[in-house]
Amino acid sequence: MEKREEAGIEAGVAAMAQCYQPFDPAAYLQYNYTPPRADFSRLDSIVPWKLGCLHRAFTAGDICGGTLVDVGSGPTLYQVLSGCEVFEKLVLTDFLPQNRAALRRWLGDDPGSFDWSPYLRHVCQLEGRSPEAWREKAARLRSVVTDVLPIDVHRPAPLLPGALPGPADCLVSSFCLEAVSPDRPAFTQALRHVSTLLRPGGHLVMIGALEESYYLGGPGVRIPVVPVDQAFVTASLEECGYTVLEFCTYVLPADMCVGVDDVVGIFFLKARKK
Ligand SMILES: C[S@@+](CC[C@H](N)C(=O)[O-])C[C@H]1O[C@@H](n2cnc3c(N)ncnc32)[C@H](O)[C@@H]1O
Ligand SMILES: O=[N+]([O-])c1ccc2c(c1)CN[C@@H](CO)C2
Repeated sequence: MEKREEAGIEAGVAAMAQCYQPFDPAAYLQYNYTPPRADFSRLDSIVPWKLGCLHRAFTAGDICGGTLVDVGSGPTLYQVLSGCEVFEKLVLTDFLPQNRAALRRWLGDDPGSFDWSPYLRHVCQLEGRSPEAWREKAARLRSVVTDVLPIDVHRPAPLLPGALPGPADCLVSSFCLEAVSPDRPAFTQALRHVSTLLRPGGHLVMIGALEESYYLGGPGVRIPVVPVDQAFVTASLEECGYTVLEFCTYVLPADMCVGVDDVVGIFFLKARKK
C-alpha cells in the first residue's frame, strides 16, 4: 500500500477512535437488542435470523477446535451463544473499556447486567433443548470465557503481545470492521490484521451491515460506517486469503428500520483461512 494511502487511513482511524469515546453500551443494547429487532415471537425479526445462522454454522461439524476469539464484541454476547458449546476457550475483545466492563458485569452475574436470558432460551430451543436449560447454557458460557481483552483491529497486531497462547481456531466478528473503518481500504487492512489471529484452516464467522453509512452508539452519538456490499466483502476476504463457504443476507423489513441507523441489510458469512 502506498505511503500516502497509509497516512490517509491513519488519519481516518484516529477520527474513528474519537467518535467511539462517547459510545453508550446500554443505549446501544436498547437500540438493537430489544424488540422489534430482537422479537423472538417474530420469525422475520433480525436477531432470531442471526441466531439461526450462528446455530447452523457451529453445529455443521466443520468448525471446532480449542480457542474462539470474538473480535469487537461490544457489550453483546449473542454472537457466542452457539460457539460456546463447541469451544473450550472463548476470548471476548473490545476497543472500549465501557464495553469490556459491560461484558464482565454479565460474566460476574451482576444483577445490573443486560438480560441475555431470552437469547439463551432461544438458542437452547434451536439446540433441541428445553428453554429452561438456559441457566446451564449461561453457566457453560461463563465457564469457557477465559478473557475479556482490549483490541484494535487497525493495529497490525490487534491484541497485546502474549494475549493468546497461539493462533485461534475460529474467529467471530459481528458488526465490527465496517463500523470502525473510515473507508474500504481500511476495512480490508483491518481484516488482514485480524487474520493474523487465526490459524491456517481456521474459520471466520462474520455478521455485518450492508450499505450502512451511520449508526447511533448512544443518544446523539452518530458513528460513521463504511457502506459495504456482498461483492466488496467477498473480494476483501479473498484478497486476505480466505475461501468464502457461505454468504447469506437478510433484508430489513420496514418496521425493523427504527431510526438508529440506515442499515439496509445484514450479512452472515462463514469463511476458511487458506
Ligand atoms: C457496532 S459495535 C458491534 C458490537 C457487537 N459485536 C454486536 O454484534 O453488536 C462495533 C464495536 O467495535 C468496537 N470498536 C471500535 N473501534 C474498534 C477498533 N479499532 N478495533 C476493534 N473494535 C473496535 C466498538 O467498541 C464496538 O463495540
Ligand atoms: O438489527 N440488528 O440486529 C442490528 C444489530 C447491530 C447493529 C445493526 C443492526 C446495524 N448497525 C450496526 C452498527 O454498524 C449494529
